[in-house]
This record gives sequence, structure tokens and C-alpha cells, in this order.
Amino acid sequence: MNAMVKRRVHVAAAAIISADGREVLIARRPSNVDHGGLWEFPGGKLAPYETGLGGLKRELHEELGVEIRCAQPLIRIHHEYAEKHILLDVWQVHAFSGEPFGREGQAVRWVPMEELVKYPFPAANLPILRAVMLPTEYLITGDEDDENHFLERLERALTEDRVKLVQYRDKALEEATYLARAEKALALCRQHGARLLLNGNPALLEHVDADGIHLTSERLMSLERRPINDGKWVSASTHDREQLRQAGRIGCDFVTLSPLRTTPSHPQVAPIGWHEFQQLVEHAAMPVFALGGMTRHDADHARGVGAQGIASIRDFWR
Ligand SMILES: Nc1nc2c([nH]c(=O)n2[C@@H]2O[C@H](COP(=O)(O)OP(=O)(O)OP(=O)(O)O)[C@@H](O)[C@H]2O)c(=O)[nH]1
Ligand SMILES: [Mg+2]
Repeated sequence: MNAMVKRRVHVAAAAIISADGREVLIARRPSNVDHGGLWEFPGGKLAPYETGLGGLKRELHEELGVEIRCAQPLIRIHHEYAEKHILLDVWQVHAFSGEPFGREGQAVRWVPMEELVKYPFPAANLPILRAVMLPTEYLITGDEDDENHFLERLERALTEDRVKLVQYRDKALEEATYLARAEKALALCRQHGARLLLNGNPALLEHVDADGIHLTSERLMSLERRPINDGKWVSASTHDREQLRQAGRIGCDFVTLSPLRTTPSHPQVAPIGWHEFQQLVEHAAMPVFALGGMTRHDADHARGVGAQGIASIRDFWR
């Protein structure tokens, strides 16, 4: 049998964010090309000599007439189409000059983040939509027996650190107490425009209408399929390639990968380190937050090696 050798295509694309951070620019592919009529993030194939960012600059000039001023890596996606393997190297563009318009006659539109899901994109784009909607910092709550202190710490992180994504984790509380606190945490998060995920059984969401569920790696490995529908987020804890693959298989929206460094809470667990982390993230099918000894100062480095950003208890739970 002849194994068909697929064409490998390296594509650079941009999520261009409006100045107020609420909208992203998308373009419609002409009907006569590959994936014609679908929406996309502007960009295109790299020439053999080009770097991702270099090629992206050229493409955005050609397609939209804009010059990139400030860009940051967002996510890299490997995707198998029937006829080719593509690597989508996606950058978040925060500043540019020029007024974007469809220089090749394509429709171009600014779309509010939360409406992105209404537009048909090529199959490879799902992780990009997730990455665009997620912040770079993920707060995991730490231990706190006293409810008032718990809410004060959470409020501090939401206001001073402007955290927008929170996982409420408490393994010690009785379920009824956990749920009562989750309800209050949710109200606080809503007030500050942040999302709240509950850590535990997906059935918890029947009691508290939070934004999603976070699965332990053990629960992740026990599931046959995504436990809740697409309207809510599913994140999971992962520690190795196998768990990352499972998260992709059941359609997790994002994951944490840990421990990047040795931490006081898990001194006996060998750290992954940035080098191995980068290799694991490269083939992950969703955004990955680095966890384990991370602080906000690590976020840029984490982005540089392909992560969505960092997750932390200690840095936010002061
Ligand atoms: N630009 C872009 N391409 C994407 C996205 N998602 C996705 O699957 N692709 C695929 O990646 C490839 C990008 O090629 P392209 O047609 O934009 O390339 P190009 O701008 O260099 O055009 P050309 O080759 O016609 O000159 C296409 O197969 C396209 O379907 C996306 O969000 N943006
Ligand atoms: Mg293009």
C-alpha cells in the first residue's frame, strides 16, 4: 500500500484585537478558494525563508493594508485536513497602523468576542476561538476556612489583579457548604466580569450556574466524552502527554499542565521544566496554562513557548 504523503503547510494568522479589547477582526474567504465562504483570521502561507511573524507582517499588509506594531504569540495548532497537514501559527495583534480593509475584495468585520462562535470557521480554528476568548491568567483558589476571608481574597484578586478566570477549588468542604460558597463567589465574579469554574463533579453545575467545570486528571481519564454541552467551559488538570491527548479527545476547552516547577505543596513530584513543556504544548489540541510555581511574571515566557498563560494559586491568593 502506498502511504500518501500529505503536503505540510505552515500558515501565520492574526487575531487582531480592537483598542478596547472587546472585538476581533475576521475576514471571509473568497468562494473560489480552499474553505471558501468560511470566516478566518487574516493571514496566509509562509514562504520558505520566512519566520511566523515576518510572514504575518507581509500577509496583513497584502490582505488588509495594515502594519503590525505589537504582536504576541497566541497559539499554534497542528491540524490534519484530508489533503494536507497545516500548522497554524496564530498571533494576537494589539497595535497596528492603517485602517484595515479587504484589499483582495474579501469581506472584513469587527466582531465582539462572544459572537465569534456564531461564525463558520474552518475545522482547525476551534482552539483559536477558545484562545482568543481566554485571558493569560487563571486563578485557582487556595485554602481558606473562613467564608468572609475567602470572599475578601477573591475580591482582592478580581479588583487589584483584575483576574478574569477563576477556578474555585476546595477539597475539604462538604458539598452543601461548597455550593453555598460557590454561589457567592459566582456573584462576585459576575460583578467584576470574570468567569468562574467549579472544581469537581460536572453535576455541581446543576446547582450553581457557574461558567464551567474543572476536572481533576483522574476524572478526566475516566470520561468517555465531554461531560457537559458547549455552552459551558470544561477545563482539566493534566500532567503528561497521555492526559493532554485525552483532554483533546473529549473536547476540553483548555487545560492546566503541571508542575512546571517544583512547588512546596508537591515537593516529591518531578517538575516538567520549560523545554519539555514546550514540546508537550506543541501538539496539544487546546490552550494550555502553565501551572506549578508560576507567577504573573512568568506569563510572557509561557506565551513564548506556546502556552495560553499561567495558572496560579499563590500569586493571586494573598
Ligand atoms: N489565513 C487563515 N488560514 C486558515 C485559517 N484556518 C485554516 O484552516 N486556514 C487554512 O490555512 C491555509 C491558509 O492559506 P491561505 O489561503 O490564507 O494562504 P495565502 O493567504 O498565502 O493565499 P494564497 O496561497 O492563495 O496566496 C488555507 O488552507 C486555509 O483554509 C485561518 O483562520 N486563517
Ligand atoms: Mg490568506
